[in-house]
Amino acid sequence: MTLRFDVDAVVLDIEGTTSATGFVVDVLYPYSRSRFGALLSERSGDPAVARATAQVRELIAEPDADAARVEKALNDWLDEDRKATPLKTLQGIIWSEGFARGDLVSHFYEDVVPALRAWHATGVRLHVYSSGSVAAQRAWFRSSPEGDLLPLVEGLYDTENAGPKQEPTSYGTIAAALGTAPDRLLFLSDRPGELDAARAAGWRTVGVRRPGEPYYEQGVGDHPQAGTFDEITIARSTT
Ligand SMILES: CSCCC(=O)C(=O)COP(=O)(O)O
Ligand SMILES: [Mg+2]
Repeated sequence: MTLRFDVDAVVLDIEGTTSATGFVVDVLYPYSRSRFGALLSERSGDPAVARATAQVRELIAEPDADAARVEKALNDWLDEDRKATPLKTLQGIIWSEGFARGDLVSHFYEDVVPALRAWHATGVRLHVYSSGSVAAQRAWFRSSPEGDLLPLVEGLYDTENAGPKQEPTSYGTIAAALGTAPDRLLFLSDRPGELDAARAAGWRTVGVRRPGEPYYEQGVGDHPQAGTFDEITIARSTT
């Protein structure tokens, strides 16, 4: 079945939607886990590292936590797959350097890049809203197996600049930043809680259900659903 939408912009979740959760967990998570220690001890003066470290101490309610304790908290969150903002900030620093060095190449499901190119060609604006930090998102799109996809994407939003993904206010923040009416925005995600929040903010939604992804069995509730991006047609009326 084809889903048809007349919208001005599409906002994309990454993990589970454009890209495989398995790739993130099996490739990116170990890459960051093995580098947290060096980042925390050797670059504690870097303002972004210092700020994220302070946020970790606040979240674990241990203001005096040393680098080893902070590293343990990060690794515990990785084990739980808890998408805490400072974890994502520090991962973003490590991953973006890994992508720039050529250690990492991102992953996109095969239906995604052709669809993004086709939607972009119709004049629909593409944005990303992911728990992965903006730095990570930028590197992810820049270092795809099909080359630099960043020119397709206009705006990047994360839990730092927009807020938690399961809160309707975050979607209000993004709509205001884009200067677009909520009902002209379409959010694609694999997580029902995120889709519910976007819909509560007045957005259009599609739940993307891909076999093998963590939310596949649970489903996406009563949101329109697609198995691939091929099943979604985006048009943009100019009137
Ligand atoms: C390039 S972002 C890497 C994936 C990641 O760390 C993440 O948390 C993605 O979560 P999403 O909100 O895109 O499901
Ligand atoms: Mg997701």
